[in-house]
Amino acid sequence: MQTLAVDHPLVAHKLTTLRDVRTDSPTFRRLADELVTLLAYEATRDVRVVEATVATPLVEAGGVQLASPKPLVVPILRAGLGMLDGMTRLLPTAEVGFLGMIRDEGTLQAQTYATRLPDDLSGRQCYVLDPMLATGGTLAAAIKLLLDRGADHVTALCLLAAPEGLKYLEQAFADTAAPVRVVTAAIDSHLNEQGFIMPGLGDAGDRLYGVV
Ligand SMILES: O=P(O)(O)OC[C@H]1O[C@H](OP(=O)(O)OP(=O)(O)O)[C@H](O)[C@@H]1O
Ligand SMILES: O=c1cc[nH]c(=O)[nH]1
Ligand SMILES: [Mg+2]
Repeated sequence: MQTLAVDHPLVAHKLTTLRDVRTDSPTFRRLADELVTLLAYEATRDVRVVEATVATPLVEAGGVQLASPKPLVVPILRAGLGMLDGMTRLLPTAEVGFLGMIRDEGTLQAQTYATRLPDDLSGRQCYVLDPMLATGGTLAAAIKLLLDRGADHVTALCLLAAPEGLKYLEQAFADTAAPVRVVTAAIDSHLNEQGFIMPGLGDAGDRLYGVV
């Protein structure tokens, strides 16, 4: 598995305000949206394209266009929905599928409560959106589901990742033929006893959707 922590002063600046407990929900949503667009630029660096030609007003020009089948973007409800607009701003022609998953805050086990994805993902590049990679249980289950349906390339975009979660994913996908990548705005210090990312930003879903 490949991990990329995007090293950019604008990412660091926006992330600092996102972490701030005084940042209200509307500002949190806007910053999350802006951060995802910056991460998406890096995350889509290997999106497949094919050669194409267009007629300019003067002459024919060579270029590229997105290859077929088109990429699939999968936000993990609820918090991942806050990343969807930022991602589709860069990939407006992508198909969007949905996964609803919730982590039991006692056992820290992830449960899937909604799945709306194409059955056959053969040859598809998939981009999973979830702001928080904590124990890694949620993302591992989501990535496994996509690989089981035939996805041949999965990139997860996260705002924050914990070292424990990255290690868990590395072990879970050590032997998969399909490349698995994580692109994050930062790798934090550790998980606390409740499984929260430290220093983190708190509960991303609650902060996005005003439950505070
Ligand atoms: O890496 P893990 O330990 O599995 O934890 C991370 C998950 O927890 C949060 O979602 P939550 O279950 O709170 O659901 P929500 O999106 O509805 O807030 C977060 O958005 C991830 O999906
Ligand atoms: O720190 C964390 C861990 C899981 N989910 C969150 O929203 N925040
Ligand atoms: Mg939550």
